[in-house]
Amino acid sequence: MNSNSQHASPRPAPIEDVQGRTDPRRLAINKVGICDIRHPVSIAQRVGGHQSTVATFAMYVNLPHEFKGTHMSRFVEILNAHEQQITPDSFQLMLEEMAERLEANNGHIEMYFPYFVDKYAPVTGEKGVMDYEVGFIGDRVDGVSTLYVEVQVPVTTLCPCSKDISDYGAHNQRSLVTIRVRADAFFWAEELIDIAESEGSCELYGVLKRIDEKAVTERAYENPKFVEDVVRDIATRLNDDDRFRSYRVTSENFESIHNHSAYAMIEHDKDAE
Ligand SMILES: Nc1nc2c(ncn2[C@@H]2O[C@H](COP(=O)(O)OP(=O)(O)OP(=O)(O)O)[C@@H](O)[C@H]2O)c(=O)[nH]1
Repeated sequence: MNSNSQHASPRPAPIEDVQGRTDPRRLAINKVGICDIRHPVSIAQRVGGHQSTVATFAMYVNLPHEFKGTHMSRFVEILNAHEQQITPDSFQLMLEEMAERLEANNGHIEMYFPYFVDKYAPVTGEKGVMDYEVGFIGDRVDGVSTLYVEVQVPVTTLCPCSKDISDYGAHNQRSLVTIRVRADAFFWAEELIDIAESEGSCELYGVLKRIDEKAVTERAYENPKFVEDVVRDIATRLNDDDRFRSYRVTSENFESIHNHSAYAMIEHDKDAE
């Protein structure tokens, strides 16, 4: 007779499912879940291969009024169950699984991660690296999932007014352009980064030698842009590409002559036209 059967430990008392209790307040919750959870991910690159990085996730579902709490461990279980290679398809699957596992009608997942792209200085071709913040955002409402991709791209802007009214020079600054799109066909996040960088006064680089610095200084001066110009020129590019069905473009110029920023935003949904 084996030793186990002689000293069988007492079965633990069942633990109450507190989250499963009913709640009397008749208040439904729009979003409940987990946020600020970091997880390793692997992202396909336009240049080929995959890039390993770390994403910060937020995962929410709605909670009907009758339930006391959601089952938070299930969010983490879903995240852990997925291979680290996150694609739009696997992201959509995570969204569907979350609604199913949490028995919710609506769900929202967002993941933001630093994404690194090799960049070559404009004259010397010196190789540098630029980091961008990229986001995958998913909404699921009554069984329909909508996915968005967002890029946050720093650029240089040089003020057209300052240039035109001054005998020499023009105030210029770093700006942060944010583009969020919904698309109905495949695209690379790098394409959105390219659009943002080409519609500032000049793009940024990781490494610049003096001859490169001369080139970017003169390029910005020759290409002045208000904050309004940046969002209008990017919106024009997105309007011309049928893959992008809706977008929101913002630019925040960290003005070098004020202790405040200039800001502009354009949003448009082609399918609501
Ligand atoms: N709903 C809710 N859960 C919380 C809160 N604070 C902690 N928790 C979580 O409650 C979790 C455990 O609840 P469940 O996820 O339902 O765990 P479980 O019941 O053993 O798992 P299931 O059988 O899948 O429901 C822990 O992982 C805690 O993180 C809170 O404020 N609200």
